[in-house]
Amino acid sequence: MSVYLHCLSHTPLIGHVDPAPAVLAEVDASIAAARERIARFDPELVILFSPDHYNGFFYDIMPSFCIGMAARAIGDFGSAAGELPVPRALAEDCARSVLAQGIDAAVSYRMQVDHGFAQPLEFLMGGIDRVPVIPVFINSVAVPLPGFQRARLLGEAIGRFARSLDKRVLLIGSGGLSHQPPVPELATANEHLADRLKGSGRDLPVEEREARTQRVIAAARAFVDDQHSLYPLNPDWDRQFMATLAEGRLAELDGLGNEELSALAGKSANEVKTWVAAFAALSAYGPYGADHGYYRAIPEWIAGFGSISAAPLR
Ligand SMILES: O=C(O)/C=C/c1cccc(O)c1O
Ligand SMILES: [Fe+2]
Repeated sequence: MSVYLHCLSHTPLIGHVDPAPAVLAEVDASIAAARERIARFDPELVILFSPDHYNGFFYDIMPSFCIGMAARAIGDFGSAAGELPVPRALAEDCARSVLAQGIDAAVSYRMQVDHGFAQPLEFLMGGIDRVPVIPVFINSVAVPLPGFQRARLLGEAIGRFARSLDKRVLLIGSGGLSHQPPVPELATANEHLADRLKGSGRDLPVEEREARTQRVIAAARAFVDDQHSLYPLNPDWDRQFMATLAEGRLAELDGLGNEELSALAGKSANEVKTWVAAFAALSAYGPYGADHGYYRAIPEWIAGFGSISAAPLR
């Protein structure tokens, strides 16, 4: 039984709108070092917590949490496409265990995932198909959202399940930190977009997919020129959040409401619940220590961009 954790911001803008070479080199070095540490750990199973951005989960039925029994990545923004190697029987055991522990996660036998899941697998594992992975969706975009406490309890339940396995388990949290890219919202959507958000966007026509991609790229370019063109990043909050997790003070976040978080750090900062769930899962193994923290606000990627590893204290 052993466990390792890595949490990493994701952004589909990498390779589309990049920061200065020195910043890129810094991020590359941090990710390469994390990848080496993970390779040394040699995980037998990945449990990956990620949000979705209206590519696989829609308002026809929007769960707060969903565990994938099988999953396929769509390859948005040039991220990897294809089947994820989900160990079905183990994923079923995981879902049974989580429900038995009082957390009502949905299950999907045909989960569709986007860059939120694919990017950390590519960056940290070298591809989406390298190691068996149980994908765990946390709704971080489509209001109403689950709160911090529920994300923590989900993580703890999954951690207790993982601890019961005789396997080296890598926990990954994908998303955040402060940011608010132009993700559509049902409240302000016109009829066509509302229909897409309710499920007809599952397989977007090529030209609509391209228009969506270009809209986000254009927003990133505008954000570099004027950091009030989108909701501002909040490096102070991001650093505080990373310290809160690193110091094992997860429950302190329980009292922070979703709208309060959005006001502090932008609506998509709700993606940080994937980090909370991953750290909570790690906490089920006992006290932990965090290390190799990296942070930089990167407007080119519309991201407070963070990366951190953690492992149980010996
Ligand atoms: O899917 C999209 O349209 C945009 C996603 C996005 C943009 C910027 C930062 C992120 O973390 C994203 O997920
Ligand atoms: Fe995201």
